[in-house]
Amino acid sequence: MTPVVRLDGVGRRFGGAKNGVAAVDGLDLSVERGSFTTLLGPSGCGKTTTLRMIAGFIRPTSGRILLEGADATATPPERRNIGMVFQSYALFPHMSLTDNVAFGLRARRLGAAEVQRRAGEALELVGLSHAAGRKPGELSGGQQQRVALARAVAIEPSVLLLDEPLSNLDARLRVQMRQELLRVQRETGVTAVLVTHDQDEALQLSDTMVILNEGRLEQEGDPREVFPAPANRFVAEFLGYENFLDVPGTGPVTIRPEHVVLSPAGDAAGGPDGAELAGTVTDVTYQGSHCLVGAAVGADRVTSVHPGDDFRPGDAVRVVLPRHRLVVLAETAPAGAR
Ligand SMILES: Nc1ncnc2c1ncn2[C@@H]1O[C@H](COP(=O)(O)OP(=O)(O)OP(=O)(O)O)[C@@H](O)[C@H]1O
Repeated sequence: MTPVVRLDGVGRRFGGAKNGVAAVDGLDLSVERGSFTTLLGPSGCGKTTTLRMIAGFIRPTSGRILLEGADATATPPERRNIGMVFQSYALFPHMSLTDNVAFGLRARRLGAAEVQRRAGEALELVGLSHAAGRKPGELSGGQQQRVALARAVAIEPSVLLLDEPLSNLDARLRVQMRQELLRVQRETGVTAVLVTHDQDEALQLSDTMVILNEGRLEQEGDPREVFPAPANRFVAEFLGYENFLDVPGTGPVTIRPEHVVLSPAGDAAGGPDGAELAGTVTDVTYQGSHCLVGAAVGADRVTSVHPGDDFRPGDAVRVVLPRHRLVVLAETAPAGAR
């Protein structure tokens, strides 16, 4: 099937060819019809620039953008059939909710009855039919963002672009709105691309998560495949891994604290098959149901979720990293060397 959006070696430099920066650098990406894709990465990695290039607000300085299989690199935003939701809601304050949602429909020269019907359906989809005559200023932030979402899906866009739409909301509401966003996307079947720096949001929402670093793609895939097998240290750290060790014969690895097995140094060998290392306990944090035990292993440090409270700083320990839990990492080349 033709992807709804395809980026083909897309790059964007700001500030001239010599001294400028590459905000996005040779990005290849396909967004499948009906999927939820998230662009994830730290501040400055090029997420927003990528989204704005898909929308047509920014022109790439290299590569091509295809929408529905056709080259749209030079197509202006208003001819791309794209729905957008911004962090700042961007609603018209003087218009009713219905008129806000109807705005894009009227711009498409639909008949009055069709405009009313589709605006009504869109408000119903986000649970705001009862407030259709109100103005945005009378609504909470979460409700305003629902209106923005209704407005963006009402035009039945080829692709819905969401630029950190939940980051203005408080933590509890943000989690609720994630569910809401996913429900609306599933019910309408709209193809969605969301920008976020929040890994939990990306893990929860994505069919495909795309992790960017300094304008380049580090890893992409189903969260259920990416999370247990980060490709390199950058991705692993970004996803919250904290144990990074060099295992003799294996090289750089990471492993989640709940998979590291500790036992007193003198204990007979046994337990899971894996790399065995000698360590010294450096710190113990009591957490009720378990302890977090930090240990020095050569020049590295490893944290273990340990079921008991039987270790103290200075204890010599046997650290077992079960083979099937080890994630072998590729070295990340320094950005300047790529
Ligand atoms: N209009 C511009 N002029 C100059 N540099 C820019 C411009 N827009 C973006 N950049 C630079 O491009 C890089 C990527 O920016 P971008 O906004 O795409 O990142 P981001 O991942 O969305 O970050 P954030 O999460 O902070 O919004 C940054 O180094 C940024 O400073």
